[in-house]
Amino acid sequence: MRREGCIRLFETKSAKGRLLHKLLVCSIFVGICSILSYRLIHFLDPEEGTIGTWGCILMFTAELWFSFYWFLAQFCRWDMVYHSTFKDRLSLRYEECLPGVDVFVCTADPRIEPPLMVINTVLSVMGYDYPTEKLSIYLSDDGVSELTFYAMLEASHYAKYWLPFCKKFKIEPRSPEAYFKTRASPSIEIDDPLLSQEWSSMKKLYEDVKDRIDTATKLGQIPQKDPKVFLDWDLGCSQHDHPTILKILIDAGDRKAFDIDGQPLPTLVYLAREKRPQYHHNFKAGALNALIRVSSEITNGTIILNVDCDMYSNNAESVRDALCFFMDEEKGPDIAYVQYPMHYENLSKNDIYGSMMRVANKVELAGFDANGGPCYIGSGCFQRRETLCGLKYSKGWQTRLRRKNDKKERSTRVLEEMCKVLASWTYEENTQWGKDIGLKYDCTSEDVITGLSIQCRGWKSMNFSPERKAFVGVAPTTLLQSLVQHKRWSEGLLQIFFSKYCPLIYGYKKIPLKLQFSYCPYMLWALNCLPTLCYVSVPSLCLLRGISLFPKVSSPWFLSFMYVIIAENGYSLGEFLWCGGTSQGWWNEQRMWLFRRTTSYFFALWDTILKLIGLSESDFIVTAKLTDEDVYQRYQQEVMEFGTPSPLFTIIATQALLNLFSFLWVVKSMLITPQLGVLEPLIIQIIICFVVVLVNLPVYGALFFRKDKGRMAASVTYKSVMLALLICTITLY
Ligand SMILES: O=c1ccn([C@@H]2O[C@H](COP(=O)(O)OP(=O)(O)O[C@H]3O[C@H](CO)[C@@H](O)[C@H](O)[C@H]3O)[C@@H](O)[C@H]2O)c(=O)[nH]1
Ligand SMILES: [Mn+2]
Repeated sequence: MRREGCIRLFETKSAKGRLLHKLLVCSIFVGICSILSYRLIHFLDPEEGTIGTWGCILMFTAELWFSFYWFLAQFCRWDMVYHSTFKDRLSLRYEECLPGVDVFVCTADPRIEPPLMVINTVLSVMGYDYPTEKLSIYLSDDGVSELTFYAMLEASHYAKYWLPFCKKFKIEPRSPEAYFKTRASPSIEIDDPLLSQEWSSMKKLYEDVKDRIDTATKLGQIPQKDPKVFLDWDLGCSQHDHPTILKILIDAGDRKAFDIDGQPLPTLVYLAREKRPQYHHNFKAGALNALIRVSSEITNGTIILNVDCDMYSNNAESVRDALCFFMDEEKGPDIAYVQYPMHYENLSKNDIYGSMMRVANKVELAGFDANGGPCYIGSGCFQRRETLCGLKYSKGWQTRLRRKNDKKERSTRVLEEMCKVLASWTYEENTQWGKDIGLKYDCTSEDVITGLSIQCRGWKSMNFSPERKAFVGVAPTTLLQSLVQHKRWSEGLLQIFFSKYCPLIYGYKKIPLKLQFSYCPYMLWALNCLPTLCYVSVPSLCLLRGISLFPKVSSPWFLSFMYVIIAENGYSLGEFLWCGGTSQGWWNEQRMWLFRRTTSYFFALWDTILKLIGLSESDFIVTAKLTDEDVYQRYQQEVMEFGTPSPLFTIIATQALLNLFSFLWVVKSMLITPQLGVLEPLIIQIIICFVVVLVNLPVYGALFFRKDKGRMAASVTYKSVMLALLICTITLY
């Protein structure tokens, strides 16, 4: 027993080949310093007149910012660590006293988050390879939808068949939709006739469930509904005005809660917290806090897992993996949460909207981990209940993970009534909920700010990326959705930076300096908008007037610019390929960074300023998870979707046209007077302009050539052409 005590439940390895990385980083650093010194020396070069001087000042400011930002971005990739777990040791040592795990799934609107998708997520987590009497699933429905509730009822029946099937044949993934999609026919498993037999009946049962939910959705009404069960809805409730609805669909204490094999089922609870129009409901953070309280009465699991309704569990072992961290004798007591990276199932071949954030997942989270622990990114995160509720770290704190089930005998209905007050809107008044307890309010990036404050209370966190992806979700399928999502993220993050939770102030002396810095590039995403707008407009506009902003080819300074441009992009491409991406995928991501920086971040910055001076309020625009057939087809063919008129697209189109016009202007002047000497000092600008044009190729297609519905809206085309022409004319004359 004593020997066992010292064998670790997980191990940590540092990434290899970091020396090369560090050398490259140092060389780029030298290049950047040399660029900045060039600017300082040539700051007030009289050669180019006032416009040139202003151009140079703008370029210099942008370069200063990019250099600073580049420096910050090195912190989360300087060192990287990866972990592996030993689940067999966990079972050997602790199988009898595993802790209770409460899984929280959130949904907000049945029209954008279809009930069928929600119950697939629910079924996938019900299917965890974990003692069912210790596993409980809670769904928070901010949409108070009768349909979602009806789907949950269906799920609770279907689970009786589905869970034994999953466990008998050890199938993956355990979301029925995803499983039947990947296993289109059972014939692959010729060696197991039993599976083929049960596969068909399972599929049939699932198709029936699907049909019933589909019909109910279409008709907008529940078939054969039991008025007693749906009483709360029939009494009348609207999304923003209704009392708490709490339904324990499966109560593990109940004698009827068994699957067809006679095994107990996990507890399943549906909650729609109370909402009143006069009260701010704090979006997802509010929903999770209500769940924390309600679950503490019902099952009080020591570990909480939070997943979005669009992220199903793809790996039935995730709970056990996470417990290897929490229950490790040596390091376990320090760990507050275990974050899994997010993956997506609906990505196009080369991830046209750069949704996957490959590098963030594989490099930056691992870098955070090496610096003290990853940030909390919302979905796919296992937390200790106590730390989520504000517990401060203290050495020698004894983990209360191992405990026997101490459920009291209570009737389900009594329990429901008792817990309702916990989800009422008055409950939080004059309490620390949303401040020191639970998830933090007043920020649309509730996840990052909550994780940061947990770390600042002294806790560590872990990033774990198992071979088999743990969670798989749905990424936005149109450009606009993706840009709006990034606006929400970057705005929330910038807000944190400008609040008292700024990692550099709030984290001072509480978390390592390198961790404070690791947070910064994310929180400062939005500020990249101005320098980027500068870089995609000033050089090309100056081209029109023949004003040079960069050194000539023959100047030695030219080399520093070229070196930094080539090395930095080469490095970024290498990193992307190393993370398993394609070169086309990298190129797409560069385009998306350009679009995000010039639009999402720009509006995020603007709204943050309005909020800081009190002129605007936070809003959480839920990302749509449904797509029209033809839009989806274009997405899969990697044709960018513009379609709707939006100011975001006007900005994108205008900058694309500006660069195109400037480039054509240069080509024209070259054809008329082919004097290479005149062009020499303009080479870098021409390169920048040309690259921007290349990046924007899909935009020109959408503006002028495409005929499908996803092309640029006429009003946007009109506005952007006029704007670009106007700017060019003003510059020229
Ligand atoms: O009032 C609300 C709004 C949202 N949600 C839920 O929050 C989750 C995330 O919303 P979604 O629109 O899918 O946002 P994403 O941008 O995909 O989510 C990422 O970013 C969010 C913060 O911006 C995090 O909370 C998420 O965990 C993270 O996956 C979904 O399950 C929603 O149902 C609620 O429960 N109530
Ligand atoms: Mn989502």
